[in-house]
Amino acid sequence: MALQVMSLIQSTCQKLKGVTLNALTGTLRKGGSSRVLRGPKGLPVLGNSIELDASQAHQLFTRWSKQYGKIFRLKVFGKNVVVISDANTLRAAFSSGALGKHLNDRAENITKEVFYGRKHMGFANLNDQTVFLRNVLRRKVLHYQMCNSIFVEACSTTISNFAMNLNNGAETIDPDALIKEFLTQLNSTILIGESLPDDDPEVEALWEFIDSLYRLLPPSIDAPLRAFPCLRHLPIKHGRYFRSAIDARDRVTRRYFDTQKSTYKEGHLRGLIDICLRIQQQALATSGTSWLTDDYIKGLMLDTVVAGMSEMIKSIRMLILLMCRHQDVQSRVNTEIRDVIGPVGTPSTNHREAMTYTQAVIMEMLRYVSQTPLAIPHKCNEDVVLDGYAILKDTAILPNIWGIHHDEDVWGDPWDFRPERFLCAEDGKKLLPADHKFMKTLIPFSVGKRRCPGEDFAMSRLFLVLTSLLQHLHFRPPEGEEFPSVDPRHYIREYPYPLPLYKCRVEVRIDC
Ligand code: HEM
Repeated sequence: MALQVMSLIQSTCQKLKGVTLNALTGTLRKGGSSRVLRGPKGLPVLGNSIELDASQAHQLFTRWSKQYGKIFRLKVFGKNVVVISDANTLRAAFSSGALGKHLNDRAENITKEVFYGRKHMGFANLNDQTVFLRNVLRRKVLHYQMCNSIFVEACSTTISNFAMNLNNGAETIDPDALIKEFLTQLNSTILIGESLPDDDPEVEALWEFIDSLYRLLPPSIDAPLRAFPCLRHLPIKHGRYFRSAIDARDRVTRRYFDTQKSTYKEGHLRGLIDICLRIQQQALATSGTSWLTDDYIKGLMLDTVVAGMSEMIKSIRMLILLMCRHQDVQSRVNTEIRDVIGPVGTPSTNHREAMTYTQAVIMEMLRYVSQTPLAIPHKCNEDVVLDGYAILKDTAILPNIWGIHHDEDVWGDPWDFRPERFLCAEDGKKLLPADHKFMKTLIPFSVGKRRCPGEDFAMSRLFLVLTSLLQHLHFRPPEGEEFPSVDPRHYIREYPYPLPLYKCRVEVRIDC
């Protein structure tokens, strides 16, 4: 995500009209209606780019926000960037109304070519099509998926098979292999309504697509590929990366979209692709035309793959790492599993309400780790005034989720992993009410019109994965091997390892 941020910062203000931020604020100040944004001094042309390290930008921005305020500005190669480190200001900026209309676009990048000329959601501007796609994904696909039991069954089978194959019931493993198996099944279920058999030749295609897309995002790859399209065909790194993203995209498309389309039957909806095909067919039948072309359906399918799987793998990897380091938390989740689900019951979303500590663990992981520290950058499409500050058209707006989640004034002890902070002090059993300052400041999915459409789905799936894992398995650090710190300040958030990779020891629980 940090690389996306750098890439988008670089590309965001290409159409600057030569008006500087100071000039604009000067004009507005004459009318007495705006304040001047503060920010670090930069060098001519380079701006603040020399100080910026893509993998640690969120930490630098958090230090700068203490010095220059919760909204401050910087410049990167002549382009304006505004960083917002306050949840309420972000809500005001990204929600409905005039500001929401102007602060919810995205800067263009090379993924435009991969997503059929921006026919998708994630890196496209906010318009009628993206709003429609969001609603389809959230209301018609993910909501329905949360109610079906295919993933619950897939979780339980995967873990039982895994546990049976452990040597003597204990082993040091790379958890990524297990997590990827879960998530491949999860995503296949969303797209086509069924899991893929283990021997399906395209089982790895989804991960290859994610990897190849992320490789395109660093500015050093993105900028030359856009400036010199001929590079896309050359036998150099840039060309190879570009072609492998297109190749992986086409494999995913053939395996999922083409097979669904060729077997589509009216009235038999298997997953996201069928749901979109039905909307398309109905429009064609009534008006003879539909803007929801096959390219848009493929674009939405690829959005789900990239945004959903890449975020979920980070969350589950971090939950297991935290369980290894915090054995006390693991055993408290386990007690809750034993009391509410029992040793042989199948975890389901119906258990969530009674398992508030487990829910608090997931919320605290999302706060503590802040896996998308700067979300996906937004772009301002008009000169606006936010909180009294003038913001120029084409400025990149970065939500500093990391800074908001680690603000000492709000959290007191932000560097401690303490799930119980989300429980009411009186009985330690209920979750805090929605209007508590912690609840309003916890924004791992961002806020407003571009807020993650997968939020409810992700929270329910993380609950299922965590409870299914801990019901059967006990995780510990490996014996005599290096094990990474859990302190998120030490992570290098750079592709291909945006969060630490590790091996851990896993044992089958004797009580299961
Ligand atoms: C723990 C898991 C997840 C986290 C922390 C997360 C976080 C985020 C964040 C911070 C954004 C950017 C919002 C903004 O631009 O202001 C986002 C966007 C998005 N997420 Fe998630 N997400 C997660 C899981 C998922 C899942 C499971 C799906 C789908 C199945 C999903 C689909 C999307 C899509 C399509 C977007 C782009 C929305 C748009 O551009 O309007 N995410 N997510």
